[in-house]
Amino acid sequence: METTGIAARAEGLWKRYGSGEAQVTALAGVDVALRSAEFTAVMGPSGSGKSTLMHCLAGLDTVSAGEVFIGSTRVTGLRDAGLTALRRDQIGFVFQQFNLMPTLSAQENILLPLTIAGRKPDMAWFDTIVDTLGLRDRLSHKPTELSGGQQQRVACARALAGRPAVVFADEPTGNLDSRSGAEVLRFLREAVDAHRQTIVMVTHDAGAASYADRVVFLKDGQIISELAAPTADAVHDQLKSLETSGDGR
Ligand SMILES: Nc1ncnc2c1ncn2[C@@H]1O[C@H](COP(=O)(O)OP(=O)(O)OP(=O)(O)O)[C@@H](O)[C@H]1O
Repeated sequence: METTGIAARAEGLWKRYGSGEAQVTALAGVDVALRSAEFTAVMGPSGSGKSTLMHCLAGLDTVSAGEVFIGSTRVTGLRDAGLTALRRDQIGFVFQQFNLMPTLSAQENILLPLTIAGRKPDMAWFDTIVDTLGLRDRLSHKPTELSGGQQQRVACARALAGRPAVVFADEPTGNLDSRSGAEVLRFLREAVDAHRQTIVMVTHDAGAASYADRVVFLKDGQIISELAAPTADAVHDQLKSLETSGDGR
């Protein structure tokens, strides 16, 4: 496979949970390559394997078979210390529930991963992110003093502060009203367009997916289609056809 310009990839990825009669196949042979400086959305019905795929790509979960690479690093060959370093240095996360530290200010939350890693923050980049996200006058606030939208913008800033190879966002707009959600999505889009970040986002929302360059659709643990330059209507139609089609196997 041509790997230049690929930020993350999975080859023949299988993930099974449990054993015997209780075994669940969450991923059934996924091949996917996520290009650098692209915004990819992952969609599919509930239980289709979206979160599992993201967790395996990010080195948060072990795989049953197959390989995962972040850049040229073979994630599936790493032991605990290597995985910790990979997650710390090369990956950013944005979660549905924000997951900010309640006792820390917005600025401290944004810089926390770098502080923990003992890395010196690039303050010019920090300023760029903070200004793009409109957080300048909120930096000394604690999470409880911020709206949900502001908290998620802090979480986005935290994910990007170390300029990771890939940012994984799991339903980042799931807890936000549509206006705050749109602000977060516009920022993710800008991080890709203006700063060449690579973003992978799991979402159920066709409107959110339309901000991406590409949408991959999962069903029953397999990628069954994809859309480039998606519109919300095209994503919606594709989802409808996934839900009404048989399981295809
Ligand atoms: N830790 C686990 N133990 C056992 N089964 C699991 C575990 N995590 C996920 N699964 C199963 O794997 C399958 C895929 O789950 P996954 O959470 O990846 O789906 P999803 O597409 O993200 O779903 P949703 O949209 O509902 O969040 C499901 O059948 C789920 O029940």
